[in-house]
Amino acid sequence: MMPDWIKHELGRLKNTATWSWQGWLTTWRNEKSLRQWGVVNLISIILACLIDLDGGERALLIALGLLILVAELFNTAIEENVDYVSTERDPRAGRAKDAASAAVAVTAIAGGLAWVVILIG
Ligand SMILES: Nc1ncnc2c1ncn2[C@@H]1O[C@H](COP(=O)(O)OP(=O)(O)OP(=O)(O)O)[C@@H](O)[C@H]1O
Repeated sequence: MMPDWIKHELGRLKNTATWSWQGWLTTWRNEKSLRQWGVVNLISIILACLIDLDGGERALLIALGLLILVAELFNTAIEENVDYVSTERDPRAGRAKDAASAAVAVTAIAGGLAWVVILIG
């Protein structure tokens, strides 16, 4: 017989997994930029597997690619929140959205730089 606390924790884990999957699916359907970065990731993962790289290089390229998707998810979360709080124009709302957008750009630059350094070096 499974203890109650384990049942409780498993239930929480199942909810968290369900909500995360829901968040991924909704963002994928609504955000073109997430789909575009998804395609870039697919190409990057295929190339990283085909080109002769060592395990560490492959892991770095794949992890940085996935981090762009993470940044894109946070970017969407922030945009949705700003628009939920108010649709009025306010410099703080603009700065929040721009900072979130910059996070995606910086992560993408990190991934691009890693590819350049690994291919050149
Ligand atoms: N509430 C706001 N107040 C001030 N500036 C904003 C606000 N919302 C968005 N901006 C500015 O506009 C940029 C684009 O934001 P966003 O992609 O949400 O588009 P939008 O201007 O809200 O219009 P739409 O949603 O129709 O594309 C932001 O990066 C920010 O600089």
